[in-house]
Amino acid sequence: MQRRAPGGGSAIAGRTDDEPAGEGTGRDWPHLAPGEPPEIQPEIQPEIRDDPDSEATTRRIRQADDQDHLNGIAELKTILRIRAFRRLWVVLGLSALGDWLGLLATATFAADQVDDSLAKGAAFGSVIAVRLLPALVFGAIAGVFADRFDRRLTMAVCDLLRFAFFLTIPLSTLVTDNSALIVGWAAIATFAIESVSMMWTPAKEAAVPNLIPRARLETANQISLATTYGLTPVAAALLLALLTTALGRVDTPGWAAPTNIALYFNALTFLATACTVYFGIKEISGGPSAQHRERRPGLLKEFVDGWRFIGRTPLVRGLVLGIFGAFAGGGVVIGTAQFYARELYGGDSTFFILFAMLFIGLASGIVGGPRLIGALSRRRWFGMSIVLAAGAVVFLGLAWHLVLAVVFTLFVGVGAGMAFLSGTTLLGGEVDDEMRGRAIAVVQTGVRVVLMLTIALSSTLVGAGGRPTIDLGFVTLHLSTTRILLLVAGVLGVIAGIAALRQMDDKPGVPVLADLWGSLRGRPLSAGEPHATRGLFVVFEGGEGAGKSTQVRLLAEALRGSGRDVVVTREPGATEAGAQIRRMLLDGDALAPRAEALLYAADRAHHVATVVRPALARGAIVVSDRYVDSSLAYQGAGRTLPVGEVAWLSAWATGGLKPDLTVLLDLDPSVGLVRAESRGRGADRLESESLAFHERVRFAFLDLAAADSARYLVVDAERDPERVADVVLDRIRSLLPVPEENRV
Ligand SMILES: Nc1ncnc2c1ncn2[C@@H]1O[C@H](COP(=O)(O)OP(=O)(O)OP(=O)(O)O)[C@@H](O)[C@H]1O
Ligand SMILES: Cc1cn([C@H]2C[C@H](O)[C@@H](COP(=O)(O)O)O2)c(=O)[nH]c1=O
Repeated sequence: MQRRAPGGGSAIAGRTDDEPAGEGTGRDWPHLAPGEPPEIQPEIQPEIRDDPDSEATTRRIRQADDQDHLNGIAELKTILRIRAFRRLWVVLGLSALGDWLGLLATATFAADQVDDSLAKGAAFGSVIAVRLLPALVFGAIAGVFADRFDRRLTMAVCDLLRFAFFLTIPLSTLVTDNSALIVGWAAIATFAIESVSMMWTPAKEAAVPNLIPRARLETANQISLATTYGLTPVAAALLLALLTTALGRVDTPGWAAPTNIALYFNALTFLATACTVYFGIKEISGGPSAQHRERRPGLLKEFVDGWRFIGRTPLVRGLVLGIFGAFAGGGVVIGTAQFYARELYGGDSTFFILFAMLFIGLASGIVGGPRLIGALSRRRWFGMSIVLAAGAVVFLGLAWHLVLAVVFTLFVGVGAGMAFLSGTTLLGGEVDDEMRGRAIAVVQTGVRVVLMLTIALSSTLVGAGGRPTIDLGFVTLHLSTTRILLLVAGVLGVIAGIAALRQMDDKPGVPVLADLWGSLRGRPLSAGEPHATRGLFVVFEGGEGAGKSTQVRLLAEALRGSGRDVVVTREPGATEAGAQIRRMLLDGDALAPRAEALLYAADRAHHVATVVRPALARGAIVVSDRYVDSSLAYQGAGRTLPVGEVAWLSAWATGGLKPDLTVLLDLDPSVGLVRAESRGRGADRLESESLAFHERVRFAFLDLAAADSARYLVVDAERDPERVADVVLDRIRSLLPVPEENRV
């Protein structure tokens, strides 16, 4: 039952705070899950049916695959054709290259300044640790900058600052040869650079959705993530290796040492990005929040508002919860990986294999995820991905062989990659521009903190816990702290994933697994059309001359007699458009079965939208002479069209609206056709069908009633009309008044 969200502002684009995009109706059709499209069957023409083993079929499948592949590339081309995004992508590439190069070069640079191996390790490690610190200090306010100030200016200034700070690191060797001072300055500069990056990233992330159409956001994120975590780290490592090899061979002065050159180059990448952003991507300055900047509240208020928004918006709360849960799981996997490798009786190589699998999985999830799940709701995909990653962590805790561990690690990566992509896309696409920077900053900061804490905590716990044994007298149990931690982390992750799914679900009432299965096969279930109903929907069904019109009239009279608001209607032909369709169907030339099915569905769609739903919404009792079951029985069983397809067509036409009660007047068609004839109106196109046709129709009605007996009342229509009317009225009375839980 759809409930409208209370009024009040929300930053979710186009939605109110807790209003889902659509809800299951509770009146959906029994044959299909709500909105489920059926398998579309080809017309039965055996001679041209596919032989699954034939060469032609294989060729066609390959061609279809190639076509899909081309579509992926075409999608990339389409996005890169957008000038602003193309330029931003170049900026992102350069900036990420600078970041990775900076990380490697600064750490190597610091280690190069000292001699003994212990000091080298400490210098290397402290530079890395210093990179994580700014998240704690500046992370929380970084988003306010992205939302408050012109994003183009923020990005350009940040890049200029990064350029300057990076430059100072190698230049410091020209000023002093005191290695403690040089390493100290490298650490300070790194801290400053990271702090500045904390402002740059939310500004950039928040700007992307304003530069491209929403439908392309996911592909844009795929490109960004592949560039940041795939292309540029490899390019940075190669570049550094190249510089070290090339310059290592010649006698270079200290200022031109390979790491120094890498740092100069790195500084220049930021100068280039500053210029490109400021002069080349003016579009970043636009966007909705630009208009609101003048009347912004104070910095502190904006900061508090950001947190409030996250706390009270189910989507963002679910996203934050899920992303943190996923990263906590990832942190535990990383923190315990060395020990876990030993559990599997492996050494460093096992550790590296698992590490590589995690990243291969991550990349596969990001690159292949969207194609795999097709049109599945992105909110659902996000929650499911977390459950997949966390579930794989649980299995990792139970795996006893390296091969199993490799497979589960791959799944952890795939799940995490898909969660990362869907989470980023949802944040970009569904959070309003005004709040986007802050939401992104919270996630950016939170994941770093969660990652640091869980890595540190889990490695400490595993190190301290070792392999305790429990002596039960008759048996001694050897426990593993590593495995226990993995199991706990996995279970908590699954809980976080399910919680996220619940918080954000945009298809309540639609079964999650059936939806996933449908999506994997290219046919996701659509959410039922929301409808607010206080009334009662009663439908009479049955063959020709069963007495439907008579009973509709008697029921309406009885209900009106007790003061009820009753709307009597019928299919086909209750509306003006419906009357024209009825003439085409029953009085016109013969129609192809599919055309006939479509016309009945068209009449139904208009009827439901303009007559039935409005009446139900105002609380009336709607009594209809025929509805969807007639299509299933006549076009499905009678015309032998695939019933699933006909059901889907009707479910689509009605938006899933289902009667509260269907009264089936069951009658032998030979009796009913005589009764119908006795009315002296002449037989219409359907009535003129063979007895066998009408028998198929009768048994189809009975089958439908048997499949969902709670919603049907089957009455023997040979009984006299008043008796039939009493039975019907008794049942309707039991449904009145409309139970409280059906009210909106
Ligand atoms: N229980 C009954 N016993 C005998 N005759 C009946 C009974 N109910 C209705 N009739 C008569 O049968 C004829 C057909 O009834 P009615 O028009 O109500 O059927 P229907 O199901 O609406 O038919 P159709 O689907 O063809 O429109 C009418 O002449 C009606 O008076
Ligand atoms: C709704 C619906 C109806 N039909 C057929 C059944 C009857 O033969 C006519 C309607 O005539 P009636 O006198 O109003 O009962 O149409 C069908 O084939 N499919 C349908 O969906």
